[in-house]
Amino acid sequence: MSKVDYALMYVTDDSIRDDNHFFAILEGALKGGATIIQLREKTSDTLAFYKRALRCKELCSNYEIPLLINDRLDIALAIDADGVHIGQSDMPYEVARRLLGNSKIIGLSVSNKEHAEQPNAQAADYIGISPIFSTNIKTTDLAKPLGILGLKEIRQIYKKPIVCIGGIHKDNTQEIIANGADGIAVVSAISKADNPEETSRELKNILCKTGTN
Ligand SMILES: Cc1ncc(COP(=O)(O)OP(=O)(O)O)c(N)n1
Ligand SMILES: Cc1ncsc1CCOP(=O)(O)O
Ligand SMILES: [Mg+2]
Repeated sequence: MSKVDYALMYVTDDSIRDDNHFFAILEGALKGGATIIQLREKTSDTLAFYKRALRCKELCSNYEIPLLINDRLDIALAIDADGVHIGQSDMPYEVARRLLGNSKIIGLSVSNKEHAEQPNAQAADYIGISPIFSTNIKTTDLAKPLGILGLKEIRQIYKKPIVCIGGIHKDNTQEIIANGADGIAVVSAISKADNPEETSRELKNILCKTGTN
């Protein structure tokens, strides 16, 4: 795969069960300039997840934007996604790599400096600092927010791309990038926006001005 642009990751909102609404937001995010998409389904059954994944893949392919699958290696393999995002309690990194091969993207969540120093984080394609700020979207298994100081500390020891997630919106994006992140991952900033396409474009403009592209 050619160089991946992690600047603006839209992580889909699994609370949106209506497919028309779900895919309208996804298309808005893509039109506005999302550079990578992560399909995150925490409550749907396997068939529903698989069907959404197939439609996401088609839509993302139309915009030539990579699609990652959250947690589920089987879904990623089934639809030949571009990669997965896994957390500290998900499938071990080395197993995910063995199953997916070297050409796929694997992102790993880190919640402290020790996580970022571990061999699996060093081997991953990128890390997701999780969470950078507090969020209302993910309420289980969520570590204490690392904040800008935590980001700066991890930036000093981690050389590959860093994506931050949690409580990110237009007013704190610039600060995150200025302090060493390569990209932001957002759920509600886009999914709950009155105009997801416009918001995605505004976030992208901030990212471009601050220098991720
Ligand atoms: C880019 C990015 N970073 C972190 C996460 C969180 O992953 P995880 O800790 O596995 O939690 P869930 O998203 O699976 O609830 C993420 N999804 N994306
Ligand atoms: C999936 C996830 N992982 C850490 S925070 C989070 C949710 C981020 O949602 P929002 O961008 O709305 O704060
Ligand atoms: Mg996970």
